[in-house]
Amino acid sequence: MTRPRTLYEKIWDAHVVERRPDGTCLIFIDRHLVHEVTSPQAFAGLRAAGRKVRRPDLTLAVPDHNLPTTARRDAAGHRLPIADPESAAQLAALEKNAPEFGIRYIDAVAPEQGIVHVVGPEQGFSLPGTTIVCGDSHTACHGGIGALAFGIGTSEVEHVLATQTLLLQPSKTMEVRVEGKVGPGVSAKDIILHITGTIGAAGGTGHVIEYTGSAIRALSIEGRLTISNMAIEGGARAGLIAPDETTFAYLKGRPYAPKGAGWDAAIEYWKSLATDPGAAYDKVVVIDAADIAPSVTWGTSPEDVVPITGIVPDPASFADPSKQAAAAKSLAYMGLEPGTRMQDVPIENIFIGSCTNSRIEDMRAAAAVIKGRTKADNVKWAIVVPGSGLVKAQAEAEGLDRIFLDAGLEWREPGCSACLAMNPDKVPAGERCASTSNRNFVGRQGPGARTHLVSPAMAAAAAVTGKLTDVRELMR
Ligand SMILES: CC(C)[C@H](C(=O)O)[C@@H](O)C(=O)O
Ligand code: SF4
Repeated sequence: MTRPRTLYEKIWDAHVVERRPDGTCLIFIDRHLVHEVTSPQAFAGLRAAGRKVRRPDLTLAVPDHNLPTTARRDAAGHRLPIADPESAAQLAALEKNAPEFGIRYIDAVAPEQGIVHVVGPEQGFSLPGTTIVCGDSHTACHGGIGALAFGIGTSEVEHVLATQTLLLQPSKTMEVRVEGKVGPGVSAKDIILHITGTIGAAGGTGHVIEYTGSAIRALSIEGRLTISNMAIEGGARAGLIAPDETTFAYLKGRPYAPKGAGWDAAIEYWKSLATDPGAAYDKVVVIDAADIAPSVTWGTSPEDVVPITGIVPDPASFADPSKQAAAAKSLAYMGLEPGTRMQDVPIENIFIGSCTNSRIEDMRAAAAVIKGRTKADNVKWAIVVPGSGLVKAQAEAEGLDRIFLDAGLEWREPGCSACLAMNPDKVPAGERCASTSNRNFVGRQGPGARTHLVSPAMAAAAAVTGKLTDVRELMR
């Protein structure tokens, strides 16, 4: 009998082209996603070496990080120029490189344009059991549909473009099992914030995390993508969730998903990928879903998580001296005093978007809280940025844009937006933002900006009250 294997081991084994004596493996890459920020040098390298892209059919390019989220065409339908010269150069490079190397390209004004990690699953380009790479740390996101997906650097982007393979060390495996039922107002984002707070920002280092348990199984694909998206914030190389009926129903009929007999064969294969009974993980963490509250970050690391009912911690309360120092520094940057109730923290900016939380369910969750309410006066800037043009169109068909606009929020074009300060959407220095993104690092949303990571429903709650708020109170 063959040894019981985990989902990770099965995908890995199926992609080994060559195993080296030191354990390093040459791995075949099934899907390569490309965006404008990490690809210009890779294409320049190919050009300098006179190389072609080995498998343009397995490569998909889409601009996202640098695009402004305001209108992209003028009234006459002409494309508007990009003001920032560096952004304009990166975007122009992708627009030129993709067709020159024969790569499929979704341009800035195409209806399918969006954040690369929203577009991949949405198009059925990202599939269970595949290896997926992108020059982007949140590639882990695609693990939500059962793909082994991880971020790579620009030199590796060039390597994959040229060879469709990568030399990799196998990772250790870690199971994060969330059992039980979450309470009202608790979303996938709260689950992953709670997990990150529990295991720490380095808790998954060297591991690929598989998320299991009834609370994970109960999630939609949108929720699973949110969970896997932040595997990297727990230090892991990638996140994985075993594909199941929810996954198959989500993928069926998507443009790049297999069709006809190919679809049936794919399902049969995908079903064989689940971790075998008795397979061992190198590390196991078990979490009770009932312990998870709507959550919020107080500091400048995604591990700095407390329930919304909690308080800003005292740095002295941490056992580890280096964490004490980091917490003190974080609180100085965040302008917070220990002991402050999280629900007393005022908020001036709201960002609902990013590859963590910009899918249709996120838009619905935020709209459900906003509906019939209006933005608080002290909230100066509140933007809702759908993750793709298709999410935008769906939300508009459901009238969600009207709910946001009527409440005084802005409804934008798809892109990374205020998740990171690489485009015009920035949070002013010294101001706070309740943000549905995945990183609260120093300067992440703009120099001096103070980020509190939350779920879409929690960001919506903050938008209408003007402070961090327990969304459950608005659900009564
Ligand atoms: C710009 C890009 C390379 C970067 C990443 O690698 O993740 C960005 O997407 C981020 O989220 O910080
Ligand atoms: S939305 Fe944010 S986290 Fe996601 S790819 Fe863009 S910049 Fe990175």
